[in-house]
Amino acid sequence: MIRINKLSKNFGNKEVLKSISHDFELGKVYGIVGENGAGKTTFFRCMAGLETHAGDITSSIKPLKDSLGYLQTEPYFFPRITGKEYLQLFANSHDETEVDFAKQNIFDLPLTKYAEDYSTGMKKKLALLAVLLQKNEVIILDEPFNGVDIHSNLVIKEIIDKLGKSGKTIFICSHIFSTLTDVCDEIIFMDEGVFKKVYQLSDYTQLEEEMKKKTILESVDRLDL
Ligand SMILES: Nc1ncnc2c1ncn2[C@@H]1O[C@H](COP(=O)(O)OP(=O)(O)OP(=O)(O)O)[C@@H](O)[C@H]1O
Repeated sequence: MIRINKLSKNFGNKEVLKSISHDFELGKVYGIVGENGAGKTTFFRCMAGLETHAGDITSSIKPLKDSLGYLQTEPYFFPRITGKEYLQLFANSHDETEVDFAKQNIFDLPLTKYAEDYSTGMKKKLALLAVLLQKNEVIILDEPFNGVDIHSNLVIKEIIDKLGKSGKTIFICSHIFSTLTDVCDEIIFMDEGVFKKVYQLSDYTQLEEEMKKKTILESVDRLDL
């Protein structure tokens, strides 16, 4: 179990997370949707131990942050580090020293090139492979499909599915709705720093309708087309 209890986060006087409380069962795939600025990344960063916050995040996995892999929306790469060195760094940090790079490189990335010179999608795929190498129990994927090609999109979906089936706990945020409904056991709709509503598998059609109405129809109607 990962228990979120009255989690709040302010940046200056802006309240970004507003006393969120929620229990997450381990071994499930969770999706988080919400408009830009809703607080999804801030929530993930708090879980990953990268932000100070009020309230508690507790878990039966102790310490949670040592068993948690985090794919950031825009991964950072040290200058002049090759793809291979980047993967090795991540592997070393979790004592996974024997890496079979040829086997691991399922996206055929140019691992001898500097990671900073990769395209957006290639960077995302390299960062994802690095997180997977660590074999964490909990994995946060912040927009894993952002910028990647259609083929890799399908591969990533398959990876998430497999991780979920193997008992890992996954959190995904994506603006591509179908990628979430295909792989998630539960989807949380986040709005202005709160968990507005939790949708189970059987409610996904309803969620899609509600999202369409809120985020598409009402705004497009304002354009008087
Ligand atoms: N380091 C920071 N300093 C100040 N404000 C911040 C910081 N990080 C995030 N914010 C603000 O917090 C709010 C939530 O941002 P966050 O990135 O968590 O939203 P999000 O739901 O992930 O958005 P998106 O879908 O665009 O990625 C936004 O108003 C953002 O401007």
